[in-house]
Amino acid sequence: MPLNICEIFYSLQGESTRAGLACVFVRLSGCNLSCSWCDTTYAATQSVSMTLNQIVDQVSAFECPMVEITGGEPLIQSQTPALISALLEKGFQVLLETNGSLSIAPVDPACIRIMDVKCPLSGEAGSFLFDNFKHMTSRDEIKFVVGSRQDYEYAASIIKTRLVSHPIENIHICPVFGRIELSDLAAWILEDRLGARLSLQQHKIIWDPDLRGV
Ligand SMILES: C[S@@+](CC[C@H](N)C(=O)[O-])C[C@H]1O[C@@H](n2cnc3c(N)ncnc32)[C@H](O)[C@@H]1O
Ligand SMILES: Nc1nc2[nH]cc(C(=O)O)c2c(=O)[nH]1
Ligand code: SF4
Ligand SMILES: [Mg+2]
Repeated sequence: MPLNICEIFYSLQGESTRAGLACVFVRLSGCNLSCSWCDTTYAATQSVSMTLNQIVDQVSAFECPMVEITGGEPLIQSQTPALISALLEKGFQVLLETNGSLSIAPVDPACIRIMDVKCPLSGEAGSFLFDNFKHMTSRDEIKFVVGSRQDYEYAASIIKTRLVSHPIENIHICPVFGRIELSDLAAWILEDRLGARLSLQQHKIIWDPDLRGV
């Protein structure tokens, strides 16, 4: 079964703990959510059909050890876990960016699963499947994309209540790009001793913020 692919490109990883490292991105088409500030709305419409082997070959051609599966929402396509397993089998370090609204259980835990818990300003708060916390390993990562004080308080309350009993080492507080004063966000994290890191989208600082990287 083929997959619907929006784009495959090579750039510096702009997000998560691997930010700054070279990475190949496989952006899958289509999404089940509609975040108000989404920077990748073109993934809803831009699509070519590719077989698993074609994708693996195209990724391999970049000669880069790290690959991220993103979208759109990768987990709406049933073949995504098979693509991840095929890339792991080839020896790639594989990252998955998901909105966490669908189960991560079918995804090999050798893949680093980065789950984004949507906050109120996105218009999609409540979409996160909290059952996914049960499947997380300590290598997986959680992010909250925050555009207001209300978003921050929403994130902080989930971190202090639902995340305390889970072995997650990397929790990211990410500003909605250009929407919130970074020094405010930094001060709130410090004040609350939140144990989360402030994560900026590096590619939007390095390159044109309307693009996805190089
Ligand atoms: C384009 S999404 C694709 C993966 C998945 N659909 C998700 O939302 O996690 C990748 C990441 O970019 C983040 N993102 C999208 N638009 C953004 C913006 N304007 N500012 C900051 N982060 C943004 C999303 O929240 C998500 O964490
Ligand atoms: N450079 C770069 N790094 C990224 N990390 C996560 C991205 C995404 O859109 O999921 C992304 C992206 O679009 N570009
Ligand atoms: S879930 Fe991800 S791709 Fe879908 S609309 Fe939200 S940010 Fe964009
Ligand atoms: Mg992006």
